[in-house]
Amino acid sequence: MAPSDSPSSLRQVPLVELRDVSCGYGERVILESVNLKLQRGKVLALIGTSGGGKTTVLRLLGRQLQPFKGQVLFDGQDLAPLGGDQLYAVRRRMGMLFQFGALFTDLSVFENVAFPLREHTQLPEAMIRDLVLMKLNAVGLRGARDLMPSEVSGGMARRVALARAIALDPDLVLYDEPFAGLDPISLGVAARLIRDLNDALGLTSIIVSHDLHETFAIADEVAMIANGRVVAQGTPDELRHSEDPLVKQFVGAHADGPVRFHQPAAPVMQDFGLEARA
Ligand SMILES: Nc1ncnc2c1ncn2[C@@H]1O[C@H](COP(=O)(O)OP(=O)(O)OP(=O)(O)O)[C@@H](O)[C@H]1O
Repeated sequence: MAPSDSPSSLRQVPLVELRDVSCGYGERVILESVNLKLQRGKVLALIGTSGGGKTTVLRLLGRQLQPFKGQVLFDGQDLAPLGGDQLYAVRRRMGMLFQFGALFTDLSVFENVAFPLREHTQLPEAMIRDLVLMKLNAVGLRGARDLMPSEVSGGMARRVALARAIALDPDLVLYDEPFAGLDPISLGVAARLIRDLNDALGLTSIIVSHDLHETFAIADEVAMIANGRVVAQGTPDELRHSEDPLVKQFVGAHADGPVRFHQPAAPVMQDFGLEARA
């Protein structure tokens, strides 16, 4: 085995890497020259202004979107040339939890979690049952297996969605606004669960969220995306103490700063027709 192929050096390959990626929709450029690396076992929070391109990063990773330029690598493998079976195999290694969890309303809690196992594997029923109950147990909802989604609370539904996202034992879990609409207690529980599952199951997680308090509490690293670029990346503490005006405005939740509260507009006096009268 060549030295560069040794298992220890292979472990150094980031699970996720964006190399100088530019991308967008149609002609419109959303992300420009973005570089990002995430090592296995870590929890990365993607934060930033609305419409800045956080969800777009998740779409690149799931290869729902191809970059105009640069490379998106998963476990060292460039996603761009993958087709058919190879892409399917890579996607199987990713779990996704999108806003509000979106459970199948006509399937029970059990069947919601069983769904990816039935879709992607040929496992016998007894094994599916054990795997589903293990995942439900991990999120504290083994006892809710027979309930329908309409019978569980928003916080519970999010936990069912989490169990479903990890049903296939993914390497990477992508969370898009996993806390949206949750009360502070459920939000804290969901955040803690994401961290605990990440560590207990050896996952790697990327969370897009506007809930800075909760994400900073569980993330190893935070990347802030604004104006199509990663403007800051570091530990939660590093971002909290950043002197960068944009990071300070965002993390400190100040209305005004480099991101203006007011859209550029004509002077107030002019808009209200007060100039002539003054
Ligand atoms: N399918 C699409 N077609 C065209 N434009 C899109 C599409 N999806 C997103 N956009 C645009 O790309 C930009 C980035 O969107 P994205 O959803 O990645 O932002 P975000 O940072 O996740 O925002 P938010 O925090 O509000 O969810 C936005 O201006 C959005 O309008």
